[in-house]
Amino acid sequence: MAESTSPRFSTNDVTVVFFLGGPGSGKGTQSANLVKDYGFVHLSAGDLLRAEQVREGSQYGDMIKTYIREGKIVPMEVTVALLSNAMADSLASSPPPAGTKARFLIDGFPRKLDQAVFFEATVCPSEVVLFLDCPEAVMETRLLKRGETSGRDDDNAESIRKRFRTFVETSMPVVDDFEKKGKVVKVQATGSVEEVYAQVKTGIEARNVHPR
Ligand SMILES: Nc1ncnc2c1ncn2[C@@H]1O[C@H](COP(=O)(O)OP(=O)(O)O)[C@@H](O)[C@H]1O
Ligand SMILES: O=c1ccn([C@@H]2O[C@H](COP(=O)(O)OP(=O)(O)O)[C@@H](O)[C@H]2O)c(=O)[nH]1
Repeated sequence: MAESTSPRFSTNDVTVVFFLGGPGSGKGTQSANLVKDYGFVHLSAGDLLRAEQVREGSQYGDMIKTYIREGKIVPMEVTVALLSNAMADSLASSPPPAGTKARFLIDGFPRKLDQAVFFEATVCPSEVVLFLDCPEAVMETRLLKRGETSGRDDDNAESIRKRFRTFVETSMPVVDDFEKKGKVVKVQATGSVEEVYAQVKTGIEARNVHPR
């Protein structure tokens, strides 16, 4: 049998929570609350990709731009390397309080089964998967509104349609797989920001993640 590599970070030192949900379901918004109350370090895969896209000297800029506009999933090696390095940077520059584990909220990732398997094998297994459940009509309204000010290439009707398709076909199977493993905390995302957050808190505290 091939020798398996061990993950870069141990679950003895680090707690990883994946934050999933369709485009516009409210992951970024709720992440800010979770950072404030639970001491999470927030890593948005999409933000990291957008930063890499415009980074001087990046060999991936054009490729990332095309994938994002088309609502497709960027090849996982790129995204996983960005996440893994961001975790290492955070641990080096702002380590968690003595005797506590660092908490990472990984927002918008994994969006494809192979990414989930690769990340958990090489970077760190996840503890909990938080899932915002939201109907497309609600997400579409939110994204079109966000598009008025976000400056994002993909907050337009055509890209939104493509992102929804990718979410249903490629990303929901990841949620379903984690669900089978009993890792998913599912929250209805249609209420107000405060209502959704109240449910998020209840859900993660039931999984033993408490304020810090
Ligand atoms: N519960 C909510 N009710 C109404 N609008 C919301 C809610 N949560 C987020 N929004 C808005 O919807 C848009 C998408 O939310 P965001 O957090 O950026 O989603 P995601 O990170 O999942 O794409 C943003 O403009 C945000 O202000
Ligand atoms: O692991 C990831 C996360 C994001 N993306 C790309 O980044 C886009 C925007 O993702 P983000 O999470 O920022 O936004 P959301 O669609 O959830 O609003 C996606 O449509 C994908 O093209 C990707 O390729 N891999």
